[in-house]
Amino acid sequence: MSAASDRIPVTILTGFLGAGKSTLLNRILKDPAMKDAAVIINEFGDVGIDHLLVERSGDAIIELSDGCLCCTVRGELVDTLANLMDAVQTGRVNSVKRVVIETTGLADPAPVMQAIMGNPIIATNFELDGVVTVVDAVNGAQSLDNHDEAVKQAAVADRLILSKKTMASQEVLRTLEARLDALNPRAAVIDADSTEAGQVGVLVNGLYDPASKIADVDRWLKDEDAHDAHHHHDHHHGHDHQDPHEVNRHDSSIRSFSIIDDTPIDPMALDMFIDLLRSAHGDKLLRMKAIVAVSDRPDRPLVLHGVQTIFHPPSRLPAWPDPKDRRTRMVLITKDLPEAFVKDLFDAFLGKPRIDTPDRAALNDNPLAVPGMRF
Ligand SMILES: Nc1nc2c(ncn2[C@@H]2O[C@H](COP(=O)(O)OP(=O)(O)OP(=O)(O)O)[C@@H](O)[C@H]2O)c(=O)[nH]1
Repeated sequence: MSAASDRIPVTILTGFLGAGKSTLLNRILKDPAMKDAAVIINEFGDVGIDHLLVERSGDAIIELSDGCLCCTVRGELVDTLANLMDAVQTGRVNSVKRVVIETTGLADPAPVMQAIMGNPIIATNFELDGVVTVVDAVNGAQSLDNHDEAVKQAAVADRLILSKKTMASQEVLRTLEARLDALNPRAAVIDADSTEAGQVGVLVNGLYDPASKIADVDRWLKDEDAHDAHHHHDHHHGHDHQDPHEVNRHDSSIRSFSIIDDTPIDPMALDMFIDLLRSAHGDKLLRMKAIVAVSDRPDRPLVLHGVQTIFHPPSRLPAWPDPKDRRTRMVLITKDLPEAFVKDLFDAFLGKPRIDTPDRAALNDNPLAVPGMRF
């Protein structure tokens, strides 16, 4: 198992058609800290012009063609990353400190994330650092209304970059911001015109600070306590005057929530919990990130990162980032998978079932039968 900090971080830059991905990438590429970055751009359609729009030239920009990254090109992405690793190891490329993948506007981000996590060779050398999604202030709401992919792109993001703000009315902007907050309360929302949006830091979402290699859980899990209030909110706030189903046709069933627990979990029970979540409910699991206290080595937390059925090989941190806080913390982004269901499931594997939920043995006998829940 290679330590999480040895792998090359990969950031996925996504956002709906015309949202401003290339414009943002061009700005970030001017940051001197991007010197050792490789950029992979997925083209879509007959005329590939995206690479012309990325102003920097050189070996480090790689294009994928003929299809959308999330479907046909997924194998090509794995090959490209493998070739990149080979080029680094054989000295054909000096060093690569970071990879940025710009997806097409129509891409479902999940398969792209899975391509990095799910292939054993790729996952040894690369780790998914995070997802940065550009949302267009003028057309964003319409994209969210009409395209599931746009909703997913926003829901799984670590950071949301709001572009074209000056072109949108205050009311449109406020409604969109409220909607993004309901859909993804943990993602920081950054103005595309800000200095911050144009710097490499905007691509850094991973567990490690690349400079210090010190784990920064608060950033990774997006400051749990500060956001606690959010997931008790009515998720349709801001739309009271309209039918919420009309407004949020796709996003109403997407939830972001956290599980926090003091008790270290038995590693076998954790395995079973994750296996059950993946196998029975993977299609509803848009993203999961966690730092877990495990009973065999409570001093060395386990890091989990998964998308649907695919998880990164788990890695152990050398120590807790904050020795005073050894709580298990998980963040889940789900679609049609309620918070209470996942919490009860985790409690069952922790060995503290509640009266109205089955215990671990019963779950192992019949993992799909959870009283009170139908899927
Ligand atoms: N005013 C304004 N225009 C922007 C901003 N970001 C992008 N644009 C414009 O929006 C258009 C699309 O920007 P791109 O960067 O090509 O968008 P993209 O997401 O890469 O587009 P696709 O690759 O086609 O999906 C261009 O005309 C940009 O100049 C912004 O923050 N403000």
